[in-house]
Amino acid sequence: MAERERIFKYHGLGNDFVVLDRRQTGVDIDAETSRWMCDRRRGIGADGVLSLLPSKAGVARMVVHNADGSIAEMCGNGLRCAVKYLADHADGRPERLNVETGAGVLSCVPGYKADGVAEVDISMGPARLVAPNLPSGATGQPFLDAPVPGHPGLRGFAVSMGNPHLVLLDRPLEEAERLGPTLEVHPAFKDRTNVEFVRVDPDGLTVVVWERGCGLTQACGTGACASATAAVLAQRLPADAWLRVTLPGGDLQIRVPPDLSDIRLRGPVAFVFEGVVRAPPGR
Ligand SMILES: N[C@H](CCC[C@H](N)C(=O)O)C(=O)O
Repeated sequence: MAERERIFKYHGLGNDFVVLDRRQTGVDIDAETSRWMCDRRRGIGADGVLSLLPSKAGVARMVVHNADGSIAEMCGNGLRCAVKYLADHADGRPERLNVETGAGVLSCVPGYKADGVAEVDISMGPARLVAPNLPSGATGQPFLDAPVPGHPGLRGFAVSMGNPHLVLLDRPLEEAERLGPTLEVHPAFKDRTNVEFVRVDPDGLTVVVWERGCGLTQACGTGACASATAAVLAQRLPADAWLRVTLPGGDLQIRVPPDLSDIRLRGPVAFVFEGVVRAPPGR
C-alpha cells in the first residue's frame, strides 16, 4: 500500500465500505490490508473494501474484499457505493455507468440529488439457481427448496448472484446469529456462502443476512436479490413487480423477472467521509 493514500467511506443502508481508486496504479490491496482497513478498532472500520481497478469493459473493475480478507465475486450495496464515488467524481453527470464485476459487466443508473448521487438502480444480471461453486445436488436438481443436508427441518434455495447465497424462507430472523456461522461453512458450498433468514410478508420480505466473511450486516444487496428470487420461485411473491425487501438497515427495492434473467436492485447510498491513510508499519 502507498505511503499515504486517499480513501473514501460510503454506506448502503449501513452496509459500509472503504473505496480505493486504484485505476492509475492497477495494484490491488492484499488480504492483510483489507482486514486492517475493516477493523473497527485498529483500522478505518467497514464491512469491506472496494478496490476500483482499470477495466477495458467498463468505467472500472470492482474487486470486493470482505472484512476477513476473503474476496467476493459481487456486492450489491458495494456496487451502489462504487457508482456513487465514480459518478460524483466524473465530468458532468453520467446517466449510466458500466462496472466490471465478478458477476459480469453490470449496468448502473445513478439517481442524482442536489448534493450528488443519492440512489442507484442496478441491473444485477441473472440469478442462477445453482451457485457456480455448488454441486447441483445428489439428484442433479438445483438446490431448490431442498432439505439442507445435515440440518433436519431446514429447507433452502441455493441462489447465486455471482456470489453464493443459501436462502431460508419462513425462518425466525433471530436464528441468523446462532445458525449463520455454521451454515456459512456448510460443506455443500466449497467457497462458503452468505445465509439469508427470510420472513415473507404480504407485500414484501423482511430479511436478516449472515454474510460470508463479514457476519451479521445491516444490509446485503445480493442477499436481498437472492431472497426475492427464492420468494418468486416459491410463488410467494409476484414476478415482474418491485418488491420491498426490509433489512435491519432499511429497505431495498428488488424486481425479479419470471426467467430470472436480470434482477434489478434499487436503493439509497450515502457518502460518509474522505480521508488520507498512512498504512501502519509493515504494509
Ligand atoms: N459478503 C459477501 C460480499 C458482500 C455482499 C453484500 N454486502 C452485498 O451488498 O451484496 C460475499 O462474500 O459474497
